[in-house]
Amino acid sequence: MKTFAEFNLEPKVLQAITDLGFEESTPIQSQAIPIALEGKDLIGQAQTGTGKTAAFGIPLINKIPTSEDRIVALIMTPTRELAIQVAEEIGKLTRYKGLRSLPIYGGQEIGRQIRALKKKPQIIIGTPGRLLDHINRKTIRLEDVQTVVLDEADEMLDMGFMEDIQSILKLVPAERQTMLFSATMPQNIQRLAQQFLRNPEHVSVIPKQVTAPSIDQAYIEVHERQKFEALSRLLDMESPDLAIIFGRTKRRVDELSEALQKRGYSAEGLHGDLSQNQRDSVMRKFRDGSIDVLVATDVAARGLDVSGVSHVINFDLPQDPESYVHRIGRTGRAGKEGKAWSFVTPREMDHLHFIERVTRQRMARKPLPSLSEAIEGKQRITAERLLEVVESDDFTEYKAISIQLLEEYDSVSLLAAAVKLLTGDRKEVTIELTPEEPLRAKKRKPDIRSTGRPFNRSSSTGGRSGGGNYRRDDNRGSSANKSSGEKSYRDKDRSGSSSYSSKRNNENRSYSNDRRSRVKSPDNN
Ligand SMILES: Nc1ncnc2c1ncn2[C@@H]1O[C@H](COP(=O)(O)OP(=O)(O)OP(=O)(O)O)[C@@H](O)[C@H]1O
Ligand SMILES: [Mg+2]
Repeated sequence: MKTFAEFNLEPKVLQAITDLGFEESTPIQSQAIPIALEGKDLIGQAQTGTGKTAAFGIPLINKIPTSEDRIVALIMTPTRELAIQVAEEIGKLTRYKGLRSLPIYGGQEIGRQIRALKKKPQIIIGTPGRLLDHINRKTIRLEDVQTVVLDEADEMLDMGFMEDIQSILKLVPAERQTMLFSATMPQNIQRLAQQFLRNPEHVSVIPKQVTAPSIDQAYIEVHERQKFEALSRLLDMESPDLAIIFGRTKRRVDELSEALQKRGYSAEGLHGDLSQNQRDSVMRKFRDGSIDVLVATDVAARGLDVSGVSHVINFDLPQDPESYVHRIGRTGRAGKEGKAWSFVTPREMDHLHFIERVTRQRMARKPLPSLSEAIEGKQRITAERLLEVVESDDFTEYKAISIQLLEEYDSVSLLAAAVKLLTGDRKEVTIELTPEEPLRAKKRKPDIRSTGRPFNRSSSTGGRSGGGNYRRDDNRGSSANKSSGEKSYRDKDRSGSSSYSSKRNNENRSYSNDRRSRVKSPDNN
């Protein structure tokens, strides 16, 4: 893989990359950056967690002169969370160059954004709806824009942003560079590309294996009513650094995060019904480690990049293999290791095998963690905390009392009592969750090899409408309301996967895109 020094970047940009700790470029970066630096239009396709943001961010930043005081670059993302995240990464990359970038998304007070726009940012990262709002108010002008990026383009189209994106792109001067990143290349993306990109180069890094090899995947067969106990034990046994737990519905997420809190875990929920402030605050807490369990619907499965997520737990199996790949892709990012656990009710075993077939990856069957494994796990953590204090050598004022205690009791008893106290008992509160209906396997044979694509979209749609028990948690209902700019995020599936140790494979997947029918269907909440 290429080092970043080989790209002939400005020293200030290179320095920022070094500060971020990037040593080598990822495959999508080493292919896309040289093309983008030449100013060519680009279509990029690569798996989750492989650095697509920097792939467009670096060349974009490199070409903007510091003296610039107009909006010259526009990045569109499907969700607010992604706008914020991309803005943060862009912010880090411009640290030395000192460019100004600004996220613009629905849900945030518009006055505040207008004030921030007066500081003359050169780079805007926004969701299409709110961007249009500003364009109509003339608080954002696009006539000087030279670079446009569409991040997660397929997702934006799935969310019903096509018209918004078209209206926006028509306002940008034709003389510009356009980069489009998408996990899949359905026909509507190809049409969009034909309409708005000029002789684009295709860069695609799609591995044979859809899920990342750095993710250790396992499942536990468990009855619906035992799930919470299983989760509690699993969390104790594994003691994740940071964990994301996926639930099927908003209600599930609410109940689950509350139940976890009652048991003494530091957990919070994230789903599309929360206010923007709540969502921001949950994400902030999860990023800075003040909570270590994020319970979420599929909204968190898309693009979000939180370092240190060691575990993904599917409390409920996802409907689609694509969702599965995206959910577990929140761990094992940037070449790191991660663990993915899935709970499967006996009636869902077929569905699990279906996911295994599509992802071409077996999950290891694991027994329900025993109480003693859970206790051991917790004790191990206490012991680690204890040893950290011992090594810090910062407990002189506790020595006198310790010596005094040791005159009366033996050291093992004293230490055991201290460990017990520190470990604390899980609060024995009774937890009752509203049961979710089991998912049913669909009658279809995904044949990845023959179609050359990992997921069989058309049958996935057909199967879904058949499954009357299928409930989805998202904001699709609101996506019909185009002018609001409040499409927020959606839990949607998509193919792709993780880790950049995977081999390159330049096949260009293009599949029929009947996802649209799902998007519009009102049955999903
Ligand atoms: N060359 C690199 N070396 C090491 N880490 C990197 C490199 N490039 C990016 N990263 C880090 O990898 C992580 C994933 O990057 P990013 O969020 O851009 O992935 P993505 O391809 O957009 O994933 P998704 O499909 O989930 O949106 C980020 O934390 C990023 O800082
Ligand atoms: Mg991304």
